[in-house]
Amino acid sequence: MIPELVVEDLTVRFAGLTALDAVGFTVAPGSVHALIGPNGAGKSTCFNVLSGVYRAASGSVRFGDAELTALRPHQIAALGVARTFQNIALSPRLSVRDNLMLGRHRLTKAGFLAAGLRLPSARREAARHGARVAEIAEFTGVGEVLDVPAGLLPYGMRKRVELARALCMEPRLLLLDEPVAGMNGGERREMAELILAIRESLGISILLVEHDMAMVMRIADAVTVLDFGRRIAHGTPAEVQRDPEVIRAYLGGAAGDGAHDPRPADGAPEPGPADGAPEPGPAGQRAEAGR
Ligand SMILES: Nc1ncnc2c1ncn2[C@@H]1O[C@H](COP(=O)(O)OP(=O)(O)OP(=O)(O)O)[C@@H](O)[C@H]1O
Repeated sequence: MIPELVVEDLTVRFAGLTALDAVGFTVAPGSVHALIGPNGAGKSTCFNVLSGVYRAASGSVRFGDAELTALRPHQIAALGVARTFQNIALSPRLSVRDNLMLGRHRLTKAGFLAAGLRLPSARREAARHGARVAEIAEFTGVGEVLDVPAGLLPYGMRKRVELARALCMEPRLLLLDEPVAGMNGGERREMAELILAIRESLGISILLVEHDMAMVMRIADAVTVLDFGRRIAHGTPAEVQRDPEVIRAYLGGAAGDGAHDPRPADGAPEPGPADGAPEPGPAGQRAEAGR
């Protein structure tokens, strides 16, 4: 059973700056929920609270019966919350297989001694994890490169390996921090397909921070929009895309004038709308003009 993730009144302050101001949203079980907003809106701060890296000043984050704001990162991981990072955090010298095996760490029961002595029980367990790693690698499209050092792979593949490693934790909630940043159009579409396949095949919940609006509009079931630490909109992709507050936040201009910022996010190649997807809404960057 996948529980809801319920964020309520979440506030985070950094020396006088309120990075999150009483933010709330609920991630429905098995859904893809996008958290979007211009630069500095508070998205990463929110991820860092959910994964136990930052402490909240007030508010709560409940995942089933657990209150995540009271827990440390490894305790949150043990509940089945896995995350990927904006900047790839793989061990470049280790093979893809070994990077993925690191993702299995929390599921490994054999102690250090049993593993070191290569006891039969530890060998059997290692074989079981190895088989699951191979399965996940196949599913995520990195099965062919299991023995290649991660650092030698092209960027798009390394992003996939990061996602595969998070899946190796057998998560119930997956936090994806800008999974397509820096990718070209084809890679972006493939990653979007993979995220949808994860939702369909594994039924887990996915919370996604992403600047690529075409992708968000295509794959998200629900969208929460932050601006200057406040939640300014929430709804389906179509609803938030036409919300005047959202347009104002991204463009800093007259709301509801129908204008869309044509710039691609992050200076990355323009992905273009995915097949059959609605036109991208406002791009991820805050307009220079301010609010
Ligand atoms: N560790 C920190 N110390 C001080 N201020 C911080 C810290 N982390 C974030 N901030 C500030 O909190 C605000 C929200 O930042 P955050 O990184 O969460 O935004 P974001 O929406 O993820 O932006 P981006 O899209 O650029 O990644 C910003 O003003 C940022 O400067």
